[in-house]
Amino acid sequence: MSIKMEAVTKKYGKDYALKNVSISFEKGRIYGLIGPNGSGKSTALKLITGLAFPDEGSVSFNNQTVSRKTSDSIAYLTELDMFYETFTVQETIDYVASQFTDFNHEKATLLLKEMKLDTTKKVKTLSKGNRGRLKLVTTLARDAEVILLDEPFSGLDPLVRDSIVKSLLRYLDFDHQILLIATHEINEIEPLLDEAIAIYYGDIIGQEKVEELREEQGLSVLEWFKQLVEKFEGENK
Ligand SMILES: Nc1ncnc2c1ncn2[C@@H]1O[C@H](COP(=O)(O)OP(=O)(O)OP(=O)(O)O)[C@@H](O)[C@H]1O
Repeated sequence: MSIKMEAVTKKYGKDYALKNVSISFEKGRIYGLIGPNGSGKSTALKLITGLAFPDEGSVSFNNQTVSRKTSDSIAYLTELDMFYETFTVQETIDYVASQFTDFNHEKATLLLKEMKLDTTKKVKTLSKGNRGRLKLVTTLARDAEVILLDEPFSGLDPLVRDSIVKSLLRYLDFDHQILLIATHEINEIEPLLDEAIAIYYGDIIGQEKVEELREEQGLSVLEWFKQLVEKFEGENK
């Protein structure tokens, strides 16, 4: 199982969100797509799910060009949630379960407990953090081949962030899934990552195995990212 972006360019009007981007993702690995706000992370995820299409280049999932149908095989946590305000937490779970054949009720029950969510509460009464937790439950409970998380920590306090990192490791099926996390919160996800991909205003400026970064170059992902940005800025003055 793999995802491939080949020479992908995506423009919004005259502005480039992605410029000639080529990256690929293999199963059993955890990738971090890291970059500042507006660098093209969400655009890359939308192209992978078939919710947007490239202007140039191609995106494929298991060697087939991505289409709207691809989103059935991908659990995608977006920045915005689309919950019905009047539903309870349980009704929300049941609704998501009815939409996806890969929804795993057992996982959902465990995750709900772990995230300490009261299933009888209405969505509209949830705090921002608990809404974020519910979003994670509905995404991680799917046995999808690919899990894409766009800024999964946004609005969550540091204690919850830690427990989310742990849940991610516990609920991931390392033999079969690809996990791709897009975020500007580099330090939070560093312990999880196999590979880091640095994106900077539409350009992929680096890709590295995190273990090699640490052991061979003695760098944290953040330090590596800062060096890449300096080099890139120097070369593109
Ligand atoms: N629907 C859209 N219409 C017009 N411009 C867009 C649209 N979506 C994204 N863009 C632009 O494309 C660029 C990349 O945006 P994108 O949301 O992919 O970045 P990001 O790295 O995910 O940022 P953030 O962390 O702030 O979500 C930005 O300049 C953004 O303004």
